[in-house]
Amino acid sequence: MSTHIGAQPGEIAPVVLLPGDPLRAKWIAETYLEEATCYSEVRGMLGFTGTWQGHRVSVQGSGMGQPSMAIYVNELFDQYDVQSIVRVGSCGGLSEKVAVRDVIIASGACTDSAMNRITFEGFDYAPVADFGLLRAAVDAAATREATTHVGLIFSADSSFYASRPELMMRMAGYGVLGVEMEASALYTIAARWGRKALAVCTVSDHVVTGAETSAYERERTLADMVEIALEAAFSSA
Ligand SMILES: O=P(O)(O)O[C@H]1O[C@H](CO)[C@@H](O)[C@H]1O
Ligand SMILES: O=c1cc[nH]c(=O)[nH]1
Repeated sequence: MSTHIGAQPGEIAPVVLLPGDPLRAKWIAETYLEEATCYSEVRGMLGFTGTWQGHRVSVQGSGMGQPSMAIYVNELFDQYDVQSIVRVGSCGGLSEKVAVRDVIIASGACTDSAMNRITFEGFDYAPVADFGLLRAAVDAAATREATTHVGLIFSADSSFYASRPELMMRMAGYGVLGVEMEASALYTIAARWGRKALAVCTVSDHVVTGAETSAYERERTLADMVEIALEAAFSSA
């Protein structure tokens, strides 16, 4: 097992879905995977492996924020040889073009986090999705009823209870569709390891309109996002 994941070598599949919420990981495993087994309960950050349409796949909770997510993703790449990670997260709507329950496929992710600045000693790195996964997700979304957008998101350390919401609105003015807390560092870490990553997010609330979903809905009713992620992960392989 690694420091934060209680799986033995070989227990985690090469393709991993990565929700922030460990209970969403459980719901995904129970809803989509056959013969799912729980390989880790360390810190309650649940991880499962099973099969989807005959493909071996794992689902791992990552917690909230880039430092938490980075711990799980580094261990997945380094110690379990994971090849592709698709984040399946909730996000806030920033742009007036998006509404609650819409799906955003993140082509790239801006951030206010210091993680990339520390890595690049102040230079700005541009974290982008794996193009094959991105294209496959766009194709998968085209067959579904959910309204889907492709574009930039903002991975914020200061998203909740932000003291300067006008900065988020400035982001929206520059084409940023939504705000969450993990994709930017996920894309950067995947690039560092030469692996594939994509973030597919469902708009769970809207920062401007105030529309929102319940915690129960965020945990259990994000089916379009999960199905797009699964189809993308295995059609781009
Ligand atoms: O729903 P998840 O995947 O946790 O993602 C979003 O929700 C959390 C904040 O409520 C942050 O982790 C944010 O990125
Ligand atoms: O990080 C997040 C996630 C959902 N909604 C937000 O406003 N921010």
